[in-house]
Amino acid sequence: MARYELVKRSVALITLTNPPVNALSSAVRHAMAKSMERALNDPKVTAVVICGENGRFCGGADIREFAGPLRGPPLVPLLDAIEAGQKPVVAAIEGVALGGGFELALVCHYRIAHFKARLGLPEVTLGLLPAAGGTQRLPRLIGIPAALEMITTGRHLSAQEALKLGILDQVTEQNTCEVAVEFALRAVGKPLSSRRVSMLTTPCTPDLDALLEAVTMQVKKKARGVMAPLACIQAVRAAATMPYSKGIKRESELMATLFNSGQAQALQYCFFAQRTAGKWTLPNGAQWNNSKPREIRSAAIIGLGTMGRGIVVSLARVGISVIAVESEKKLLETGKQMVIGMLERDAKRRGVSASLNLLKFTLSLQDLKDVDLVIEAVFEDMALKKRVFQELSKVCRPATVLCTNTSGLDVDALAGVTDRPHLVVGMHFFSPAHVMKLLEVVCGPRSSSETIATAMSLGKRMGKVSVAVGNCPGFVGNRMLKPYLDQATFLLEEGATPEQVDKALEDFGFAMGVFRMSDLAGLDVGWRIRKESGLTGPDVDPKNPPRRRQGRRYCPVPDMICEQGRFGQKTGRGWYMYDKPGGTNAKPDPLIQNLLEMYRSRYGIQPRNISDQEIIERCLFALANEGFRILEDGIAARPEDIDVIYLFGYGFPRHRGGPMFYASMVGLERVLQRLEHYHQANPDVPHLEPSPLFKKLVACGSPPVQKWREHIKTMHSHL
Ligand SMILES: CC(C)(COP(=O)(O)OP(=O)(O)OC[C@H]1O[C@@H](n2cnc3c(N)ncnc32)[C@H](O)[C@@H]1OP(=O)(O)O)[C@@H](O)C(=O)NCCC(=O)NCCSC(=O)C[C@@H](O)CCCCCCCCCCCCC(=O)O
Repeated sequence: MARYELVKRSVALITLTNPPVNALSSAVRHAMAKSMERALNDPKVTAVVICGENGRFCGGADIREFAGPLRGPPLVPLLDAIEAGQKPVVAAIEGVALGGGFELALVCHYRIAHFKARLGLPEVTLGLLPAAGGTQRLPRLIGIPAALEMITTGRHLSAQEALKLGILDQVTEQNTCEVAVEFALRAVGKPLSSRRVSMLTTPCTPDLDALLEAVTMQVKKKARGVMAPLACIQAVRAAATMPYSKGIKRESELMATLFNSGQAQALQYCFFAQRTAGKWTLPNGAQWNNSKPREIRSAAIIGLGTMGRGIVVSLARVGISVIAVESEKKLLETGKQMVIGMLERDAKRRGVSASLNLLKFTLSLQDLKDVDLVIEAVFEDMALKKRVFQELSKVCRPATVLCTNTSGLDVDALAGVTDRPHLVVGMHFFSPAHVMKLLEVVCGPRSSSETIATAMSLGKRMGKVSVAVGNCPGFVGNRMLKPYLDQATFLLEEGATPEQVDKALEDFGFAMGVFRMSDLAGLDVGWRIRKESGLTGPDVDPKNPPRRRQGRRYCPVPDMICEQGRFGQKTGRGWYMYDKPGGTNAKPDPLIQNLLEMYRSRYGIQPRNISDQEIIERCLFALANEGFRILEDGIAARPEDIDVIYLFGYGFPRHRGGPMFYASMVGLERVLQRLEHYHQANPDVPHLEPSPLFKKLVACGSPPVQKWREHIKTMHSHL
């Protein structure tokens, strides 16, 4: 867990050995304490260098240990002892120094880093604060404003930035350990008191209160209801106003309030869920670590609408040659100008040059004959998509992987019209595709493991969080959206307003309530899908009761809104009104209020007061219930996958962990009771009927979300 060597006859080299990130587990802390004691007590040793194995200094405390009782030597006294020691200690930082790893570096008397190293205090992203002295030492070293920014955002710094801020003493392109050993030898005999960061006086910040107030407002706005950034601010205030001995106590008190909080549990769950989600498995045993992806050097995108453009940008900025295809010259030219503009802005922001030379624009599918992979992003129309796939079968070489960006159509039906169904897979991007991190990789029953591995690995290369899902209408994300949207519109029928529903969801933590989100996405898309599926429009039998379709409760209000040409932000009117078409400032619209009042009176609905609790329960419990059905159907392999999809694709608040984790935090039994209650009141809403898996989990004593998979195993899997 820590290797001890004597190098250059007098330098103790202590290497943390806890792969993959040398986290400070109990065993590592124990080994470090022993190694430091040995070094400080050995008269031959004049200096110490601390480094990490495999080119990684340290990824911080072992987060997995936070789930159980804390054991082993506590970190703070261990770090204080390193700083107080009488021999110079140098941190040799390669790879990462994060969280407790960065705090370890801060107690060393000198810090040398490799030029590619990254440093930071990401505890806030885990619902915590840096509690091994980080909130007290960093402000003393670099001042309150810079420390506040680092601690409240959790941002990683490059070695160059850390050098400029005064965190590092040297950045090197050579072997960091060797440079650190030489540095340590030169430091022998020099006074150490000014190198002990805890002994420094925090640089004075003019108008400290105003600064802290401004940052508080900023974090409250950015992360509504999230506790950790506010606790971080209080801890940093202590560094400005208290001696280290008192400040460290304040840090520890604040950490104690966060440590066992539901938010910390949710955020730590998200950290692991995100990593678990990439680990896909098929029923035939093929999985992420035994399936080799194809190398993708060139790709083609068909369709230069909003999605297509975003996908082109995502591919080109990671160095993949892209051929973009449109059906008409005018559309091609518009798409081309948009893509170039997007790439140029993106490159400017990242301080690199735009990779325009990788792009080719064409009207001819014939130009795709040699590409490694094609992503179809044409209009959401099955007949059109089938024609494209038939054409691609003829044009592309037999090994080309064919992907569809459909947001819910049958991927296998598309595979079926090609000469290579095993090479067909869904790559469902989220709009705007160059910004949104989520990618659903839709595995058809005939998609080969190599094809799935290729799509997953391409997603990762583009910086996406890729989740493998099964093939069913709407896949995971959009399938779950339906019950969520249905509940929201039923609540309008019963007496709520769009702004009331949105406010309840935004207070819960969503960046945007469901109606504002629908306005942003465009209301016409759902309207067209409802028309195609016979739920509205001329095909509906006039004798059909207006508020029932296909034997279920149906709310026609969204159709009525669309019939008035209100398609959301793009038309300047939707559930809200906007200053102009394309405007983003949503204001409640009295016309919608009137429409709802008239609608209720036409159907004899007595409006009632609806509580925020009911809004949250009906929308989110219905969402989770569909998630259970998705698990039952084998469309998602585990609850973590569903949560990751909702976190990255639908703005579910991260500090709530995702819909499935949230249900488990509320308590499955309680959620079940509430669903049964709402289902009793709405027997014609099947989405409110608790799913069999849900009931089974409650019957098994409501195991934690990480254990649900054990109860799903026996069920039919598409993954
Ligand atoms: C490091 C990374 C940037 C690497 O990224 P990369 O993409 O290369 O790799 P992966 O992310 O896929 O990770 C590989 C693998 O490693 C696992 N892992 C990564 N980091 C950790 C970790 N810190 N702990 C455990 N496991 C980790 C990851 O899960 C992968 O595993 P897999 O099985 O999937 O292969 C990147 O990984 C990264 O960003 N890591 C997290 C970095 C981080 O956030 N660090 C901060 C950790 S928190 C911390 O350090 C706290 C400190 O301030 C110390 C505080 C002292 C504690 C005091 C406790 C006081 C409690 C008081 C309360 C008392 C109340 C009571 O009485 O109850």
